[in-house]
Amino acid sequence: MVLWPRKKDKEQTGGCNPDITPYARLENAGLTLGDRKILSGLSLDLQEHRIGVIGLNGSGKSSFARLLNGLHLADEGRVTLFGAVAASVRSELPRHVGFVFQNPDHQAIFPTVEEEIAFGLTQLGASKDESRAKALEFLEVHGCLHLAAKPFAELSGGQKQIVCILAVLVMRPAVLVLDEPMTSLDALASRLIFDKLMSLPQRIVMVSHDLTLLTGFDRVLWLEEGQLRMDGPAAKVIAAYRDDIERRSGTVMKAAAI
Ligand SMILES: Nc1ncnc2c1ncn2[C@@H]1O[C@H](COP(=O)(O)OP(=O)(O)OP(=O)(O)O)[C@@H](O)[C@H]1O
Repeated sequence: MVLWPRKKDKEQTGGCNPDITPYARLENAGLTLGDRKILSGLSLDLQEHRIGVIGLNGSGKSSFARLLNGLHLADEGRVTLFGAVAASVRSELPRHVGFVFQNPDHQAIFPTVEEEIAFGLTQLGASKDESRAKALEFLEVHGCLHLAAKPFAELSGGQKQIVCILAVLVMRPAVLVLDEPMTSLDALASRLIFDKLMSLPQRIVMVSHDLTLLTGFDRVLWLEEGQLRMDGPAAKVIAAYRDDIERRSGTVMKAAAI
C-alpha cells in the first residue's frame, strides 16, 4: 500500500514546495460537512514558527487543522498549501505536514509500535529492513525502545499519543499540525513532549484547550462558530479569550439564578 508518492514519483508530480512562505494561504475558505457549514470566510496566511488555535468545543478547530493537510478540502474559497492548491497535491501533503490526531486510535494503522514508526520511513523510500532498523534507532533515541514490539492497542492512552507524535516526527515534515496532542499525557510526559516539540525546527500549528501551553507562541487564532474571531500575538488573543469566557460564564450563572 502506497499512500503518498515515493521520491521518484514526487519529482514527477512535484507540486509542493516545502520551503515556500507562507506555507498555507486561505482565501475566504469555507467547509461544509453533510448539510452543515462548519467553517466559513477564513482568510489567513500562515508562516509563523508557532501558531496556536483556540476556541470553544465545536468551534471548528479540528476541522481547520484538517484543512492544513488535505484531510478536509475547502468547498468555498481557496486553500493553497506549499504554493499549490490543496486539492491538486493532496497525496503529497502527508510527507510535508505531520498530523497528530486528537485521538491516537484514529491515527495508528499498524499492529505494533515498531511497524507504525517504520511505515513512514518506507513511504519516504527506505527499504523494509532499513526502515525497521531506523525505527528502532529512533525509538531508542526517544527512550521508547521498550515499546517497539508492543501491540499499539495495548498501550496506555499517553503511550499511544507519544507513539503517534514519534511516528510523525520520524518523517521530518516541514510543518507539524497537532490537534490537542497532550490530552492523555500525565504532567511529566506532557512537559517532556511539549519541551521536545518546542525544540524542533519545524513550524507548528497546535490546537489546544490548555491556554498556558500557548502563551509563548508567535500567533494565536481564535475560532468561534467556524469563523476567525481574533488573530494576533498569543498574549493579546489569550487575554481576550479569557475575558470572553469570564463574561459568558457570568451570563450563564446569572441566567441559572433566574
Ligand atoms: N464529519 C462531520 N460531519 C458533520 N459535522 C461534523 C463532522 N465533523 C465535525 N463536525 C461538526 O463540526 C463542528 C466543528 O467540529 P470540530 O471537531 O472541528 O470542533 P473543535 O473546535 O475541534 O471541537 P473540540 O474542541 O470539541 O474538539 C462541530 O459542530 C461538529 O459536530
